[in-house]
Amino acid sequence: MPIGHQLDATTRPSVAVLGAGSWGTALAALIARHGHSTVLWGRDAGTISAIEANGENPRYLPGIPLPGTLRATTALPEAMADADLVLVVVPSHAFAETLRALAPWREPGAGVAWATKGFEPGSGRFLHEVAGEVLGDDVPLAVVTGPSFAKEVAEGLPTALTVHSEDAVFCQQVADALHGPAFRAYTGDDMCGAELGGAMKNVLAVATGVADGMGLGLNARAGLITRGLNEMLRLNIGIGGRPETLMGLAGLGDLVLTCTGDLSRNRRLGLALGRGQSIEDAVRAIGQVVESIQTADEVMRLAQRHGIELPIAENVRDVLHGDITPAEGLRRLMARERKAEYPQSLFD
Ligand SMILES: NC(=O)C1=CN([C@@H]2O[C@H](COP(=O)(O)OP(=O)(O)OC[C@H]3O[C@@H](n4cnc5c(N)ncnc54)[C@H](OP(=O)(O)O)[C@@H]3O)[C@@H](O)[C@H]2O)C=CC1
Ligand SMILES: O=C(CO)COP(=O)(O)O
Repeated sequence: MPIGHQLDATTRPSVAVLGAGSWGTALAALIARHGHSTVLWGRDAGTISAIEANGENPRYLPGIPLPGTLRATTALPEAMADADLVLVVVPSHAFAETLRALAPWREPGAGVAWATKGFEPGSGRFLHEVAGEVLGDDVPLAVVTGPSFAKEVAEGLPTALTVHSEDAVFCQQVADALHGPAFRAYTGDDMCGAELGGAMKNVLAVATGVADGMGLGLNARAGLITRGLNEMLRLNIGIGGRPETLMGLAGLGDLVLTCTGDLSRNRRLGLALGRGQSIEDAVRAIGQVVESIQTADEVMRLAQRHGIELPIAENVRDVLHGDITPAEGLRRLMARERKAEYPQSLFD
């Protein structure tokens, strides 16, 4: 039963969640707990059979019980059959290929949302641009983003995030599927700003992680978060996003969470680099996706295209490439010219 635009408010859409990592599993569990018929698709047969047999994702969310109503499969056509709403939760490097794979199986009228954070690697395109091209203009699209560690959502801890779409009806349908006793889902219509915030906070989390790993103190951390927010706001204005989006859950909210919470893989990468570990060892130890590694390049390309200076993001990119050490990054940031905090208002 496709959602279309006539869905009865009492009807719960069937949901296919594509991507059985930590975030896809947590969101599928959340939606299943809300009474939606929910199927989780993943490519790894071992993980999927463990979810089916034991109600647990032992690789990505060990020890957290999943609802018995959640079904899991490695067969994409099976996951997509009868899905009114599709939620893509694969890493950004797999986003386009997953959309191409799902397209032939999408029920007519079913909208596609994603909780992936980042840009298309290589092209630097926003994910809504990729989705529009692969799926066509008629498919309702939405982005789900905000401060939300998968483990806490899977454990049922209170969380708030935001859904942005140009299609107000679909936006509300996605928010309704997520909204529940321990989960607030807000809505908005600024896909550019929402995607930029979710992508860029990962880069800035590396910066605060590096500073904390080097033992630079709490003042440095607060300074980086605040000037990092400023970088997000300036780039967002450059691309035509709205400032309030970045002052909300998609920007400031996620920035604070990821820059301060040790559950963040991007922050943990920064911590390791600040302590002198190699990027290869750090990524191996984390063992999950660390989006900042690709996103730092794409953020800097975007900034250069729009002629916007992003000193913190630039230093993160250079540290991730091994072009400078964290100590050199610190020296470069501290040696920047003295200037007004706000040479011009961001909100005019
Ligand atoms: N974890 C979190 O708290 C949050 C994550 N996000 C975002 O969600 C997205 C997914 O991250 P997350 O779930 O955390 O990542 P994880 O590292 O936990 O899991 C990644 C998942 O993606 C799968 N995968 C990798 N490549 C492909 C591919 N080519 N085709 C299909 N599946 C693939 C992996 O499969 P396999 O195991 O077989 O490799 C695995 O199931 C990221 O963009 C992340 O930034 C957003 C908010 C919160
Ligand atoms: O996006 C996240 C929280 O909102 C997860 O952050 P990490 O990818 O850094 O773990």
